[in-house]
Amino acid sequence: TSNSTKNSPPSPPKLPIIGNLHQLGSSRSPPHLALQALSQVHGPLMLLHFGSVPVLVVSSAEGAQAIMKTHDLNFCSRPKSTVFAKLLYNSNDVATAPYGEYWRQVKSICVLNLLNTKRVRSYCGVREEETKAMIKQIRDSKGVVNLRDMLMTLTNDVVSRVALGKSYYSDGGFKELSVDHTELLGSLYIGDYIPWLGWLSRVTGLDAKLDKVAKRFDDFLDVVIQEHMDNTDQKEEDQKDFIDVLLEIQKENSLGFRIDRVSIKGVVLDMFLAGTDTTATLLEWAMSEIIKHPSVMSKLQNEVRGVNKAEEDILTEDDLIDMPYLKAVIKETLRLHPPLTLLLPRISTQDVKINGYDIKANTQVIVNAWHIARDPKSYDYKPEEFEPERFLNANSGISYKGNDFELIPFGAGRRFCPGVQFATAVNEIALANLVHKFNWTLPGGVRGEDLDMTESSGLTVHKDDPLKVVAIPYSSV
Ligand code: HEM
Repeated sequence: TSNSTKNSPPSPPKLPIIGNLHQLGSSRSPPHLALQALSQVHGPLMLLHFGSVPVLVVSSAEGAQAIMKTHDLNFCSRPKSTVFAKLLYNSNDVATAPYGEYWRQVKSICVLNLLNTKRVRSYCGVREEETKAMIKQIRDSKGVVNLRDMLMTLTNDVVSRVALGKSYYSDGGFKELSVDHTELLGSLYIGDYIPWLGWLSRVTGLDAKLDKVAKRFDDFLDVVIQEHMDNTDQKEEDQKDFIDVLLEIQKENSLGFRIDRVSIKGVVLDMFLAGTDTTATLLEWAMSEIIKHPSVMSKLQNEVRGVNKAEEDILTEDDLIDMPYLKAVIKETLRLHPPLTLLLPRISTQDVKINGYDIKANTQVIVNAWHIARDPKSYDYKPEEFEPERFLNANSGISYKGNDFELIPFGAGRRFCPGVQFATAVNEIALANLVHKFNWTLPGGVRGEDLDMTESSGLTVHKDDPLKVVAIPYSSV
């Protein structure tokens, strides 16, 4: 079936039954690259079909603005997905809940109670301690370091302590569970696009895997919540973790609506899914780019090493306030390597006209944020190159807070990421200390400029090969 009209956006030719699914890339060419290539032929607004589902692909800053600002209300719901439903409490979380009263309530809890400026600041001690632990671990490991592993441990330990009260990452299989969960989130559930092929997910074992991982995570969260309920110790406001805050909201019914246990688990699960892999991936890309660009490395080291510290002391968050180059390096990494290259999918709720094209209700929308940030129309100066200076000069006015559509790694509009401050705080302290405490080389005498930057497929786009490095301790005093 097709719901194209004569006024629909341009579409590449499609095959019977699968539509354009075969054009979505391969392990060698992830979807954001395949969609970029298609949009260069068919334009910045194009209509694809994934099986029977119409999908609008947006590849320009103007198009993104039309979707996430001008018509945000029409496009701020999420499509139904069996994978999300199975893994995320039937989408009773924040990130995948359809637009409506439930989403408004849980999103407001995230924005106002869990991820507000004051609470994010209150976790400064956790970030500093975990960064210090990472630096020590790197210093203690002789030889080649798998930096991806170190960064995944850092972000999971931070989120785990903040959300659950203590670090579970390295305990009893939680790491494997978390990795399986994140990987499964990116799986293609063919029955969502070609309903009569739904049985394939049973035969391939995908259904069973989803159910098993969801159950294990649910059992784990039940235990942690019960421990919190059994613990009657009074905690100071700045000692509370997310489960403490959520249980308090539930008990006091203070927001004028009830949240139940499923909602608490859904919200907490989102913090792991949205806040660990994304941040670790961003940091791995940042380190890869600066190792590849020695001049950026030395400028950044000059800036952060302006603060003297004894070997055992790390740079604290107070030390980072006046570090414009550090912030420009992070912004440039978010530009070239947005961890969620295609953001999270949206769906239209009503028929609407965009740039003269008719977009029907129930059209899914993918915004290629990766492509937009490399588009010469967005950045006229060497858009494909890693040049943090652009954000100190010509493009200094551009921010990633959802108002400048040429840089939308955290999305925009009603669905904007509520974790941006949390992520920025982790990114800054981790990166500053990594370059402050060590000089970096690649193993086997490989030159920085030869580092392979091939991208992986998946919901979060990593460097395909984990970054392996040799860290040479540096002391500024
Ligand atoms: C570098 C790190 C991160 C990146 C690149 C990122 C990116 C994104 C993007 C692209 C979206 C979808 C926005 C849209 O649809 O317009 C999103 C949503 C979300 N993010 Fe983040 N995020 C990051 C870190 C975090 C952290 C640390 C947390 C929480 C601790 C978090 C929590 C969420 C939640 C709850 C949503 C769902 C919002 C909604 O649907 O209304 N994120 N994020």
